[in-house]
Amino acid sequence: MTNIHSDRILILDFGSQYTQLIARRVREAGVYCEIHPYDADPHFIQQFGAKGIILSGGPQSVHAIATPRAHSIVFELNVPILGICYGMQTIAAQFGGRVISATHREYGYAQVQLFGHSPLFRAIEDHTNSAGDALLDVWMSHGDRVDSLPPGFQVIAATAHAPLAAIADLNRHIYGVQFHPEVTHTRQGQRIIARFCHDICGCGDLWTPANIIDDAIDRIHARVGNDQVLLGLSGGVDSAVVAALLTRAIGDRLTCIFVDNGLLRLGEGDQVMATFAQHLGVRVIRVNAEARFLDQLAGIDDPEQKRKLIGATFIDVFEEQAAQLTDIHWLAQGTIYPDVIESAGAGTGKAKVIKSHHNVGGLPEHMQLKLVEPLRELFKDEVRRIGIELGLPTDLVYRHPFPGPGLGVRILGKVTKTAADTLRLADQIFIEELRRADLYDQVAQAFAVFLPVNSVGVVGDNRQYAPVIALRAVETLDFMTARWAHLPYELLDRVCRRIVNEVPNVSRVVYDITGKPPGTIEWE
Ligand SMILES: Nc1ncnc2c1ncn2[C@@H]1O[C@H](COP(=O)(O)OP(=O)(O)OP(=O)(O)O)[C@@H](O)[C@H]1O
Ligand SMILES: O=c1[nH]c(=O)c2[nH+]cn([C@@H]3O[C@H](COP(=O)(O)O)[C@@H](O)[C@H]3O)c2[nH]1
Ligand SMILES: NC(=O)CC[C@H](N)C(=O)O
Ligand SMILES: [Mg+2]
Repeated sequence: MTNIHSDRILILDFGSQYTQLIARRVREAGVYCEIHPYDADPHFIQQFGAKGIILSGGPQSVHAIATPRAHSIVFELNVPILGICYGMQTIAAQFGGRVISATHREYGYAQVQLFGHSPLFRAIEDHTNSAGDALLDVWMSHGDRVDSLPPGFQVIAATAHAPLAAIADLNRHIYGVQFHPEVTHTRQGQRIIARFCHDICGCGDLWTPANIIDDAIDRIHARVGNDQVLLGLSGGVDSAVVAALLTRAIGDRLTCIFVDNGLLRLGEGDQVMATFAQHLGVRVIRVNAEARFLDQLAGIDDPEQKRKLIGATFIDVFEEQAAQLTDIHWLAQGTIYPDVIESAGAGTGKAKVIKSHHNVGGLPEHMQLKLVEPLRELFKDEVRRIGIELGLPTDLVYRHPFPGPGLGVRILGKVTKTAADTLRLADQIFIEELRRADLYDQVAQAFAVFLPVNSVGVVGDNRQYAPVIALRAVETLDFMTARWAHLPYELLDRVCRRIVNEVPNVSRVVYDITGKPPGTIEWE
């Protein structure tokens, strides 16, 4: 069988918020890649066997003292290199060019003019100007710029404020772009990344859903042998896809545990049991652990502490269940690549930890079960594609994600059963109305949040002093950046009226209009 990991790109992370997007673009081009810190061990970099290396952007200035540089091994492997933003600046500095603070910073849209015949941009353009020059619409985010070319390099693109907006050493196959091809605002970005991976690095097109499934099944066999496996099944997309993969790989040696932690949506428990146990025929044990989770959380209001407690309690429940079954040493989870990267569990450690995902950063140290995480290197859209390929129902595959800590991170501050019950009703109304308006599939994620602040209302001539519900709906493909959904006023109006009328003890409804960044999607 083809080894789908053999044509691989190494992405070295200098701390950009967009490094993950570079990886997604490379994967979209059908090429396997991994992200590692820029200062990864040189032996590791050598042994990784990349056919090409991408250096990400980063927040620092190469002309400041003691800022990150690419290890010399990167340039000794004789594989093509693409530096993006900081990555290009460090290439310029390391090869004897000069980087300075620009007088004009460029943030956002810019138009670059292409020069010469570099393989990176060949026949890729958005427009031409009156002189017939090829132009690209790109997205920039920089305060520094390359001011003089290193020996051996030539300029291959320019903007008005950055005359060296892309550079290349065509003999050594080293490229640098000041703009960000990984963001969708750079219209030809995907083609530029694909061009680098296929034409310049010579990678094939092996990373396809069918190949990913075959490879995942082989790896499950190699890892668990003839053992029994316990899977944490949430009813969400990721664990559903893992259930389907494991069923293919190990058949009835799979047992699923669905934990009702008291922080689920209305009717979710029954729905999960109906879908998986009845329709898909997998063995599912339902554990009612509401009291236990709520006891653990009592009085705690710090979001990170809540996440870690929920993660640890999940594992305690899994381990107790495993102990009651015979011969279980493996715990499968639907962990995906963003969970790992955002919790900085990939060990890149360069970007700041924003929140610990319960299934990665939240795992306790004393855990006995060994993990099987077949989706650990996949992005959400890849997981969905293989879910469809495995024959899972479309509405399951396209469900909005629901975080493991569930309502625990949507009830701000202290979690109580009363707040959870209130929130479940409000959330149900919001989702029901979205579906009725045919907008559920237009937004990537929508939910209600419980705010533990009282506001004054007037109901039936009486004063009401009660908590507030916030509604959140976002549009996003990768969940790394998001735009608040511009839902119709009539819909918001209907949802608000229904919530204040039908849900006891809610005084007011507000709509969250914060993008990510600066907001995150969840409130905690
Ligand atoms: N209530 C639960 N019972 C058992 N396992 C759970 C539960 N909630 C989460 N998990 C485990 O944690 C993993 C990560 O949760 P996460 O919410 O990221 O994924 P998901 O629920 O499978 O998919 P989605 O992101 O679409 O909600 C799950 O794949 C599952 O293995
Ligand atoms: O399984 C999960 N465990 C978690 O601890 C967790 N925290 C956030 N999320 C989901 O991740 C996406 C991005 O969320 P944020 O913008 O809030 O970081 C959104 O889809 C969030 O719902 C989680 N999923
Ligand atoms: N996005 C980036 O990589 C920025 C690089 C560098 N910090 C600059 O401002 O130019
Ligand atoms: Mg989930």
